[in-house]
Amino acid sequence: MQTPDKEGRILLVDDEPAILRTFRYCLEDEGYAIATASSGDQAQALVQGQVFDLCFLDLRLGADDGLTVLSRLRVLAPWMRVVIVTAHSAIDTAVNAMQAGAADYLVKPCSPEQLRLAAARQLETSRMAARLQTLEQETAAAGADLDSHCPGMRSVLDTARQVADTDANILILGESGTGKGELARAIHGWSKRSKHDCVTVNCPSLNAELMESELFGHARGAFTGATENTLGRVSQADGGTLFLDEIGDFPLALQPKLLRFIQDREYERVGDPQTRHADVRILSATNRNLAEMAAAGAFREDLMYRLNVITLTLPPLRERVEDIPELAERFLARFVSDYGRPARGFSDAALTALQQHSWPGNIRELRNMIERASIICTEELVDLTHLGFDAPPLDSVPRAGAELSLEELERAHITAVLGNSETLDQAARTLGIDASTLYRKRKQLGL
Ligand SMILES: Nc1ncnc2c1ncn2[C@@H]1O[C@H](COP(=O)(O)OP(=O)(O)OP(=O)(O)O)[C@@H](O)[C@H]1O
Repeated sequence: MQTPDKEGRILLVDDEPAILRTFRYCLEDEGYAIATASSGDQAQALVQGQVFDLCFLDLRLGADDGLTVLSRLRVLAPWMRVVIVTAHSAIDTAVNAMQAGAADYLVKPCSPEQLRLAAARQLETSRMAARLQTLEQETAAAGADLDSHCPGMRSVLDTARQVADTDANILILGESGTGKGELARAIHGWSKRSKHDCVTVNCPSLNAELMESELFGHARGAFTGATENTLGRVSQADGGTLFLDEIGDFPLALQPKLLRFIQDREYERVGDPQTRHADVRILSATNRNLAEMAAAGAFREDLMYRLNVITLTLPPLRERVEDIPELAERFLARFVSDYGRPARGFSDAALTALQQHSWPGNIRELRNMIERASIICTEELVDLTHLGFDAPPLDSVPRAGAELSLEELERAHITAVLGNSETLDQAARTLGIDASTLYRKRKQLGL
């Protein structure tokens, strides 16, 4: 199968060579990559070896029962949309096929225009579904404008723009909450890969086994609970960018497989020996010191050198004091509009306090603080009280039973436990929650 432009990979399954030929010519003219099969077994073999976005399946396939072929294909490639091709006299079967997971049906004989339209419609739907996941991640961070008045930040942005269009792997460093994720998405947006997806994988949220399946996909039956084949994030990012967030927490046991993928762009799904290929640019980010981790044997050195072909280090917010007023104003405008609240700006005292704060949680902390302030402020100007600056010092030890909200108590307790723990796993154990819940809470609370 040729892949002229990756806009759509289509499988045609029919036992009539003349139909296969006509369909192929018509769809190839549109620029799609086409493969053909004249039996259920052939179709199954092709689907096991390659990723298709769409299949036109004739239900009358000689000896093969079309509905059985359909259900086998659905298990092998649940992401692939299937359009049934049927004779007028067999519409009932087409309806059964729709119930069994087919996306649509075409009645034979059909015109080239009907075929083109059906293909375009299905591929558009499948592109929309793939983008939805990416957009969900982006919505949470919508509106980020990376421009800066701080020379250090501007030089990072200049370098990022220069290297965005190369395929060089980039490691983004910086304290938690400095905007590493935002920068990664911006680099993808500035690159020639931007019409494909930027797929994010949060490394600390999964153990080695689950991460392997999440990244590389798995075959049905590969482990208990693997009821159907999955593509994996690497395949989803084909043509685009894979962003490995918090790479310092990537499971050590799985690092050789990631290294091989980065070197050769080749991998196998869990439980499936077939070697696959994906054209993916790798961006990664961490607030940990990978060199120290490598020296201590907690991170593979060879992997580190593959990831950090270019390193970009984001300055902490306390070194970007000149950016604080604009960031704060932007967050305020966004949240008062979201929540329908009256605040329109900051008092002078509030602005000064914002610029003097040390921001251990960086932009995430600023964002959370302004969100809270925008909700509780019933006046036109946000003042010190709304920001919590004249409340008891943040570092005084809050007690159970004190005048504190549950969230404040939770924040204080998690902060203290994190401070007393050697590792995130140890902190999660002390708190009695799993590591992925702790990971989410840290983000949510801006820790
Ligand atoms: N320039 C910006 N403008 C607006 N919002 C921003 C900007 N930079 C970062 N943010 C917001 O700050 C928060 C933290 O950003 P992000 O998740 O990119 O940081 P991070 O450095 O990747 O954090 P972590 O290390 O914890 O993963 C997000 O809500 C993000 O939308």
